[in-house]
Amino acid sequence: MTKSNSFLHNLMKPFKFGSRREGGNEEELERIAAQEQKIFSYDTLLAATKNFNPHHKLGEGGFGPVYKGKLDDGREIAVKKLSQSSNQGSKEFMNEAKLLARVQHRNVVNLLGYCVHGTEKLLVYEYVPHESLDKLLFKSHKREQLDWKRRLDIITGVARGLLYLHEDSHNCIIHRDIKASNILLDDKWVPKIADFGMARLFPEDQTHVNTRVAGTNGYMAPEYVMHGHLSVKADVFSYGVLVLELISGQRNSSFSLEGDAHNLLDWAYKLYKKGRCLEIVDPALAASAVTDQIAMCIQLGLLCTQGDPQLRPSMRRVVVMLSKKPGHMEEPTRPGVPGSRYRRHRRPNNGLTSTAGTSGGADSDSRTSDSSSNYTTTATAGTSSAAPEVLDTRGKRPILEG
Ligand SMILES: Nc1ncnc2c1ncn2[C@@H]1O[C@H](COP(=O)(O)OP(=O)(O)OP(=O)(O)O)[C@@H](O)[C@H]1O
Repeated sequence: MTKSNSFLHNLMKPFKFGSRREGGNEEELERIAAQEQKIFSYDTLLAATKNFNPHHKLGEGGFGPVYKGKLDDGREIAVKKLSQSSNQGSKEFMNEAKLLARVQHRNVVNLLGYCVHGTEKLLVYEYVPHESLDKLLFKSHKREQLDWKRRLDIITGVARGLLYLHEDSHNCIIHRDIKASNILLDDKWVPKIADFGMARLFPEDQTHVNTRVAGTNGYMAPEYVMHGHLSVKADVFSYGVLVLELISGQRNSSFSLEGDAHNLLDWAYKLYKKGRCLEIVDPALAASAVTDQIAMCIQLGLLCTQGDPQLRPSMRRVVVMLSKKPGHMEEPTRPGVPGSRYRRHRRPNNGLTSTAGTSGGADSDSRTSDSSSNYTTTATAGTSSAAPEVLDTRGKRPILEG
């Protein structure tokens, strides 16, 4: 059979009922329909993961364990078994998962489909072979693998993925948890944003927060932590922290004090103001650094982490800035103080009671002006005794189909 004939033959296969039984045809059609809907049967996932064999376990995050699997057609997958703490009904879960499975981008870990089995809910992702970014960037013997070109590619790729989630997917998705451990790298070092849309799948975020690892993650925008104002600009803030971590090789949450700087952002900003921003650069970049690109990215990171969310650029603007040759960019104002949603113990006044550096009017911001103003979400503040304890209403946007 010629190539084109065999192509036609394959194309017609599902419709050639010929000698098959009626029931067989129905099964076939059901299978095709299921594929469309991206539903995986539990049996398929059991077979792919060898009954969720512990040897296949990739790890366990706040939402439950993740297993590596292989489908019959050879595709490698990662199956996330959602912990039972999600009170979401099966129907709603399926609706949400169906929507999220339509999110497809080179820089986002694609959700291939989902499965509901009794009370169990599972998500099926494409398998991303490399480690997560934090395991490379913050390990001294591994970070050498991340030369400047790779880091710049990661900065650019994550920006594109976020832009897609915010503006170009079927409805605006605010990630809310951008951090190095949620960036997976494939075998060609292409960065992929993991764990998007979890807020949609865990409506009772309060429960979820309690099950998650406590500790300051250092990525959360101050207005979100302190006042529960959630907008795309909260992701922009976290992205800015990630950019500065990529350049400095330092984890913001475990930043060792440098002079009078309180955190990585503060340190970068102070040096920037003195015209010495390149002092933050990771020594591991010495051989590969392109200084004008690095200086541009430091300025970009500082623009993204400004205290006032309105002053932070949109991800579209970030992508445009990254696509241009280093040139004119706005001057960043003071960075905000990053916080964490996941702190288990409340601390007495710890200096995080204000959105430091916020240049007037930050609070009047994103609710009214942002594209995501429908997010009335508030998180468990928890970073200060003065912070209001408010309920997370999940920040769901109305779904704009199409
Ligand atoms: N699509 C995937 N391909 C390969 N490995 C994955 C995939 N998704 C998750 N993993 C791995 O599974 C482990 C658990 O991931 P998960 O996203 O559930 O939690 P986490 O990122 O470690 O923590 P958190 O829930 O706080 O974000 C991690 O080691 C992660 O690298």
